[in-house]
Amino acid sequence: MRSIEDHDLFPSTPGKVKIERTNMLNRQFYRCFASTSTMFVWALFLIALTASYLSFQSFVDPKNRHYPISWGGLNWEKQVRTSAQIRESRQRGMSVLVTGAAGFVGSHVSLALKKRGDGVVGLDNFNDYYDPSLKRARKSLLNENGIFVVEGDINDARLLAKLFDVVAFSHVMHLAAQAGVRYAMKNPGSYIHSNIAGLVTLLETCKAAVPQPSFVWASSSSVYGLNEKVPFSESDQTDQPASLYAATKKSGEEITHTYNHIYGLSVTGLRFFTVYGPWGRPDMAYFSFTRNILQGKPITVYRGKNRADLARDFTFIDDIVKGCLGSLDTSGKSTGTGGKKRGPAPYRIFNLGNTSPVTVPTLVSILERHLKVKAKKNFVDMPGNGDVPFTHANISLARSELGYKPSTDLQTGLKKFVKWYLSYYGYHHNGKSVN
Ligand SMILES: O=C(O)[C@H]1O[C@H](OP(=O)(O)OP(=O)(O)OC[C@H]2O[C@@H](n3ccc(=O)[nH]c3=O)[C@H](O)[C@@H]2O)[C@H](O)[C@@H](O)[C@@H]1O
Repeated sequence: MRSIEDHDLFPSTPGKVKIERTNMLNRQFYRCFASTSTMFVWALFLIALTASYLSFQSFVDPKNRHYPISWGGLNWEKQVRTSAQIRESRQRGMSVLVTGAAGFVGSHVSLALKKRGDGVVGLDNFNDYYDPSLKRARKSLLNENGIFVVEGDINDARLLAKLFDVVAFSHVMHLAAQAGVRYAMKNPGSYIHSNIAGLVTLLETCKAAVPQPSFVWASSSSVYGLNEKVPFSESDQTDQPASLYAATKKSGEEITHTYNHIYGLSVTGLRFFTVYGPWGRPDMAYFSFTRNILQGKPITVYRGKNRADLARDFTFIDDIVKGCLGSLDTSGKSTGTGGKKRGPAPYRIFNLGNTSPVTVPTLVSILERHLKVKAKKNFVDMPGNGDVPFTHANISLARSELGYKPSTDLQTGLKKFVKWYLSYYGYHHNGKSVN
C-alpha cells in the first residue's frame, strides 16, 4: 500500500529540500492535481493522435484534403467552356487542360495552342516557390489571349472532376510540378506533394474521365542522374538519380506507365533539358546570373571534379514548345473507358534537348556580351546537392517521331531572353542604363 512516504517514489536530488506532506489537505490537493495533470496529458495525447491520423488520411486520400473553393458557379463554368472551345476553322483541333499554365513552359505552350486554334484551359496553384507576381503577369498575358486560368491545385480531386464535368478534354498537358534540382534538399515535401501525390490525383481523374484524354507530361533530363554514357538516350539506364527531384520525375515515369498498362491511358513523357528563354524561371542559373550581373552582385559558378566546367544541353523555350505540340499531335488515343482498359495504348518517352551542350562559364560570357556588363565570378566546387556534371540529349527519337528539330543556339536564345528581361524589369539596374 502506498503511504505518505510515497514521495520516495519521486527521485530527489541530494541537497534539495523534500516537500513535507503531513497535511491531509495538501495531500489531497496533490493527488487531485496529479490526476488532473494526468488527464490533461492524456487529452493532449489523444488530440495529437487524432491530428496525426487526420493529416495522414489527407496525405493518402486527397479527397479528404480541404482546398479553399475559389472556383465553381455558372459564370466560372462558362469561362471554362469558352476557353476550351476549338476555333471553328481549325481542323481536328483539341481541347487541352494545361496544368502549370502560369509557369514558364506552361504559359508558352498554352499560348501556342491557342494561337493555332485549339481550346485551352489553364490550371495553376500560383505557389510562391518563386515570385508569384511573374506568374500573375503570365496569367494576364494568357487572359488577354482568351485563355482562362483556373486557380487551384492538382491535388484537389474535386476541382479536377469538376473541370472534366464541364469539358471533355481530349488532351492533358501536365506541366505543373515542383521544379528545381537543389531546392529538394530544403523542401523535400513539396516534391512529393506536386510530383507524386499531385500526379496520381490527376491520373486518377484522367483514368476515370469519359472519354479518357491523352496525357502528355514533363519529365526531366535529371532522370539520367549519374549516367555517363553520352549523349543520353531514352533507352539508357535511369536508375541512379542524383537528387530527390530527379527521383520524383523518374517515379512519375513509372507511375504513368502503370496507368497506361492498367487503364489504357495514352502517355507521353518529355525529358526536358534545362529549358531557358523569355518569361523564364527566376530560380534558374541563366536568370539569376542576369539579375546579379545587372545589380553588380557576384555570381557563383560551380565546377566539377578536377575543376572541370559543368555543362548543360540548354534548350530554348520555342523549341520545347514545338516538341510539346508535336507530342500532343502524335499522342494517339487512350483506350480505356469507365476506368477499364479496352486495348493497348501508346506509352512514349522522348528527350527534348538541344543536343549541343555548353559550359556554364560560356553561358556567363554570352550573358556578359548581351548585357554589356562584366560578371563578378566566384568559382566554387560543385556542392553535393543533387547537381550533375553535364547533360547531353540524343534527340533522334523525337526527331523521327515528333518531327522535333531544335533551331535556336544558346547565343541567339539568350539574346531573346535578355531583350525580354530588360523590357520586363526595366533598363535601369545598379544605377546604369543598359541597352
Ligand atoms: O534539365 C532539367 O531536367 C532541369 O533543368 C534545370 O536544372 P539545371 O540544369 O540544374 O539548371 P540550373 O539550375 O539553371 O543550372 C544550370 C547550371 O548552372 C550551374 N549553376 C547553378 C546555379 C548557380 O548558382 N551556379 C551554377 O554554376 C548548375 O550547376 C548547372 O550546371 C531545371 O532547374 C530543372 O527544373 C530541370 O528539370
